[in-house]
Amino acid sequence: MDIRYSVNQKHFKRMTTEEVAEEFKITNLYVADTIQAVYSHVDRMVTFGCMPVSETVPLDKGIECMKTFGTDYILERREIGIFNLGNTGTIVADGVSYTLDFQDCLYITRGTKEVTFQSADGSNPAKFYMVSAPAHKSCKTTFLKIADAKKVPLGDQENCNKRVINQFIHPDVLETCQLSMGLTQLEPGNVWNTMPAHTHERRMEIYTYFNLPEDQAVFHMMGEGDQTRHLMMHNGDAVISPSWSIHAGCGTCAYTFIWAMGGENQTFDDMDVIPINELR
Ligand SMILES: O=C[C@H](O)[C@@H](O)CC(=O)C(=O)O
Ligand SMILES: [Zn+2]
Repeated sequence: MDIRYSVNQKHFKRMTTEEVAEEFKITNLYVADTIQAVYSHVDRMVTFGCMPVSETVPLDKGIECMKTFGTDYILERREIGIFNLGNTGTIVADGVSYTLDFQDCLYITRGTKEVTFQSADGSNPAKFYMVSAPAHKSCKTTFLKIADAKKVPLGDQENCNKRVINQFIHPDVLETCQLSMGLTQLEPGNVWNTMPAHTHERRMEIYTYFNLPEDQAVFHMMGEGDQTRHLMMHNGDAVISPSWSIHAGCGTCAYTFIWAMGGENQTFDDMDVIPINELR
């Protein structure tokens, strides 16, 4: 398991590009018939990727569950949110089968023993992107299409940030323990997300960028508002944002990203917005 012990904002000021990437960036999540996983000690959030090609892949494939989580199965004390960022695939959760098309979402409750992934067509595989958080009780496993998400349109063309925040795993849509997740779609010709930038001291956040052509990139801004740095993100990369860090991006073209949050509360608007003229 790739384990990330969290550096703090004081260390962050002196880190090189490579060190920032090693600490916060997550790459190569989709390797045929494997489970890729990164365990972050920031709020104990775990990011997983699975691209089933010729096998039915279980969530715990290659993971020493007792050693990593101290439990008999991964979701014994955890909940998980899953988005399909590839072609059609199936998830079976304790015997119940869910077919996910591109950008569909499945929330799976704590207490689910067996979770497996399969592609409808191995030559055009599904790509399951997942974030898991510790959970204290069971909620309802729920399948969500983009039409079920709460829509929050934001930004405008003049500021190159016209976009729609689709809140899938959010208290207004379904109950979870601490996880919230959604998908933000930029309109063509728009490149900025989350500007003015914000932090939320009470939650951490993980982004993954996709719908990004191979020859394009997103400059992902992080750090305290008066100590910003950037990481270069390519299609399918993810990035961990501790509570002290801004998380905003500017693409060389439009893109989509999935955000996931965990921590003290689920109050989406509990943000400390940093005025653009105060960024350094
Ligand atoms: O705390 C909220 C998260 O940073 C994202 O939902 C922000 C976002 O999708 C956007 O502004 O485009
Ligand atoms: Zn945020």
